[in-house]
Amino acid sequence: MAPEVPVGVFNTAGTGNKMVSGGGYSKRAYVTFLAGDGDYVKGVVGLAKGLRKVKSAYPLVVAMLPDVPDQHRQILRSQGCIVHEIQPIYPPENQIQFAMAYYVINYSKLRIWDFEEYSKMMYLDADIQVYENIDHLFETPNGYFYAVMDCFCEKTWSHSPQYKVGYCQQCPDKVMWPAEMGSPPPLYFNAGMFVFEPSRLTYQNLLHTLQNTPPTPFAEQDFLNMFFQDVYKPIPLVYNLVLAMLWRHPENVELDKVKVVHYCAAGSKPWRYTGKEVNMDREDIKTLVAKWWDVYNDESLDFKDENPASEEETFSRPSLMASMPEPRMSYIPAPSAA
Ligand SMILES: O=c1ccn([C@@H]2O[C@H](COP(=O)(O)OP(=O)(O)O)[C@@H](O)[C@H]2O)c(=O)[nH]1
Ligand SMILES: OC[C@H]1O[C@H](O[C@@H]2[C@@H](O)[C@H](O)[C@@H](O)[C@H](O)[C@@H]2O)[C@H](O)[C@@H](O)[C@H]1O
Ligand SMILES: [Mn+2]
Repeated sequence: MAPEVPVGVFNTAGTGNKMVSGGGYSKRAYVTFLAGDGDYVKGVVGLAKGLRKVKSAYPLVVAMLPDVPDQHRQILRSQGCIVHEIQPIYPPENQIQFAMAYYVINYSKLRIWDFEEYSKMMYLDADIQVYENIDHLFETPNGYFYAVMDCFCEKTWSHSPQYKVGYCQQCPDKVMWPAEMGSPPPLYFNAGMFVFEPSRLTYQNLLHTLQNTPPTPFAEQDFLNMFFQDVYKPIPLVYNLVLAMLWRHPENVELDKVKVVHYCAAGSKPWRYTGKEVNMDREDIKTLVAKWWDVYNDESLDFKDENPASEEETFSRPSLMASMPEPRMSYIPAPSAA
């Protein structure tokens, strides 16, 4: 079992960018990833406003692919986001069937390890919302990769040996890992939220290793779990509630203690929620989706620029948001597998 994170870390308030020896500041930031011209931009706006609501001391950087339209960039800048252009990263040519076709573009997340102007960052998917201040996670000891353990019980895992034998790391004693299959799989994290240290050397190792690693169904999530296996430290589920935990492992969830919600279950993306998919008619899901919209629609949480841009550069938000085309399903066409 990976060594636990010192409990003290979870009880301290965020202290802002820290003075380091030599008088410099070690810069910290949250970072998310945005691809395509679809509606994930609403997720990023919601995340920016959520971090403001919990009074985070750190900015939100958006690692953005070239296919994000200018209008979306303007919206995110007007919400105080720091836009960081990145180029796509594709895995080696493959025949793999990703769990979701669009996962292939998620390898581009790996560019964030090249953001060396930051000493420590916290990655958050755009379908994540932060409901309580988690700045204290930046105080975790360096040299490790912090993330919340995932669950193997959803159909998206049906390709895996864990799913086939009914094993899940969330309840390792319920269905024991069969002895004849060797030791149980190493602890596995959900890659929608993690605390890491950008490093050019790690970045180069990641890209080099990626080109020699056959892709697997959970794309960059599988790859990151393999790459950081020896330094991965599980952190409590309150920091990334993968929604499926509500119906797969309710005994592990104390919803009123959850700080971060990850809207990753099928049909749970708040900005396209219909309530029609399996489990989406649950009262707790309806409450969490409404909670996301409360933050997204709260104009008091809009970014107020202390140094207001000159009149002609200032966009009135309603006109920008109102002019956004109706959201379309935003999938990045996967490169031909052939
Ligand atoms: O069309 C897309 C699909 C994904 N993403 C980004 O990639 C992340 C991972 O995808 P997603 O959250 O849908 O995966 P899940 O956690 O639901 O498996 C998203 O949160 C976004 O930050 C994006 O920007 N545009
Ligand atoms: O590209 C692979 C993605 O894999 C992960 O999502 C999965 C995973 O959590 C499964 O366990 C769930 O069953 C599934 O619903 C969910 O979509 C990350 O959230 C996402 O950021 C990204 O890395
Ligand atoms: Mn996600």
